Amino acid sequence: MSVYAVSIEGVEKRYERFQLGPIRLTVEPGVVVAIVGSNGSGKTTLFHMLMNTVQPDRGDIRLFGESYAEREVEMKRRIGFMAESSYAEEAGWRIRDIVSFTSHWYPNWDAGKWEALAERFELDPKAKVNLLSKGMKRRLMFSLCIAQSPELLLLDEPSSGLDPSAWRIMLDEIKKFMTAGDRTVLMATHTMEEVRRLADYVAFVHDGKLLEYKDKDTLSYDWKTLWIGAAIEEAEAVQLPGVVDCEPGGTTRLTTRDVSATEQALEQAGIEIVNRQPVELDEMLHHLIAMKKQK
Ligand SMILES: Nc1ncnc2c1ncn2[C@@H]1O[C@H](COP(=O)(O)OP(=O)(O)OP(=O)(O)O)[C@@H](O)[C@H]1O
Repeated sequence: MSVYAVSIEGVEKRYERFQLGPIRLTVEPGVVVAIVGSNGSGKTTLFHMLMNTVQPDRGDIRLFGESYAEREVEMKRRIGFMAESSYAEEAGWRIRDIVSFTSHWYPNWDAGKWEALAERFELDPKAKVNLLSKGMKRRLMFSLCIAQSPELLLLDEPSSGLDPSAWRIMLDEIKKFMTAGDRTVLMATHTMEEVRRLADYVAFVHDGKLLEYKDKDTLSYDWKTLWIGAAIEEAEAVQLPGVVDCEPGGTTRLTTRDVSATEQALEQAGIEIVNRQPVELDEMLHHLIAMKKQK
């Protein structure tokens, strides 16, 4: 069996007003995982635990089958981490200084790759980092992560602040990154288009809990909006297997997270389905949060 790129087992972190976990999540190498969740759900905290800059109170984190207690430096050299906020603002540093500093730290540094990316992103090596705009800083951070040639990319809201053209380049570069071998990406994002275009798996998180972790194709198969000819009571509809929401009307609208089970139950009840439509990812998150609140 291949070793997991990321293995999170029973991880918990408590702050005064926030509890993360317990979280269990394993990611095989070679996939893109999108972490989708509301503000303050713990995505950044999770990334910092994956980078060992925040220590969990409980549980075990392994990357490439190894733990930080054993081989911290070697592990970090295999990871490209794009933090939500930039650290590259040391007074007076120019882009070329950061590039030189970073290149010494990463044995697989690809200078040609960085130069090509700098050209695509219009980064001037002579520019002072603390004077760059937010978007230009994000371009720089992303280009550094890619040029490190990591096996695991951890991207915390990578598109935040990017203009549409830089955003396209970033998506293109992530796709290219994934074509070479068993590389893995974990990215937190609020941009559903990114999830649609890049993700193999989606982890929905809210208030420190993992609500759902599934491959994207299964999610889009399982979640459907169904319109049925019969007018049924809302209370009755939400008893149907898989149904998470019901809007009664002339044609009743049902949202299900298990379309096969719902359709079977409707068929047994002799109720005709007049229309089916996919459910958007942000709608899935909305329903999962509502279900959690009802519990
Ligand atoms: N060092 C800390 N001390 C106390 N509370 C903290 C600390 N770091 C984070 N938190 C709290 O943990 C919660 C989760 O924060 P986190 O930044 O991980 O969320 P997020 O999902 O990344 O949010 P966003 O989408 O807004 O970036 C928040 O309530 C935050 O205030």
